Amino acid sequence: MQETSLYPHVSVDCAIFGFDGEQLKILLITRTGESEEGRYSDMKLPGSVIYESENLDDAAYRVLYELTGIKNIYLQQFRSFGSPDRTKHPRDIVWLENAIHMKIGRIITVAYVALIKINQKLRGFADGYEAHWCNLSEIGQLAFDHNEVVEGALNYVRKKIEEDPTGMYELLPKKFTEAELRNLHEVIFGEKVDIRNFHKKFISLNYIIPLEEKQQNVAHRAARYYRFDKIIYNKSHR
Ligand SMILES: O=P(O)(O)OC[C@H]1O[C@@H](O)[C@H](O)[C@@H]1O
Repeated sequence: MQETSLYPHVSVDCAIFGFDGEQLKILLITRTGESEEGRYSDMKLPGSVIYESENLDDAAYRVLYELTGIKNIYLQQFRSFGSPDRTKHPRDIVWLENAIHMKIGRIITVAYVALIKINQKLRGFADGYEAHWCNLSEIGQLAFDHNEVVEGALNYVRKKIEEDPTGMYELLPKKFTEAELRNLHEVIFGEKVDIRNFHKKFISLNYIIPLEEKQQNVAHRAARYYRFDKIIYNKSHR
């Protein structure tokens, strides 16, 4: 049975990161609406208010699926955002009144994060929204407090990866080059990596397995592909 009764004081938002070999990407949806300044189109994280009888995790998976078509991923709840100001921008006030059909003061949002491969098809089916992978370095002003949510999610990801680097391989394709892993490091931590030191470390990792295959049709010298072996990683990190 389709649940229709909204619980308008709590929402969920999903910060989904991807990587295209060069840039760290964030999954955003466009929203279009009317404000006092006229028609606008801007971007927000996939998120919305929860239903009355829904628990938070179910709401996060449902909303992500409805808005982007993405399912079968693991969403980690990482923080709540509850500033009374987060829903006070005039555009957001009008947006909420139209979307939820009632006057709403504050909405507390519970934020989730995931690292996924970028090759998943985006096929949301909620009317009026379109999902896009956007370069994290180029996102402008997002709706609500979503710039703050994205920053919080990235800080969370950095800490997690420092403790356990396996998250990086969630973002990479199954076979990847050393340069792709190095680029990923740089874009996640926002700093240049020393190529020689990185290489020394890279070839010493027993869970990075060289493949027989190399890149094809590239202008530069074709680089070898590698894969991440989770079983070997887990054995040596028990
Ligand atoms: O009106 P919609 O966009 O469905 O819901 C808005 C709420 O859902 C979240 O994305 C926002 O952070 C806000 O709290």
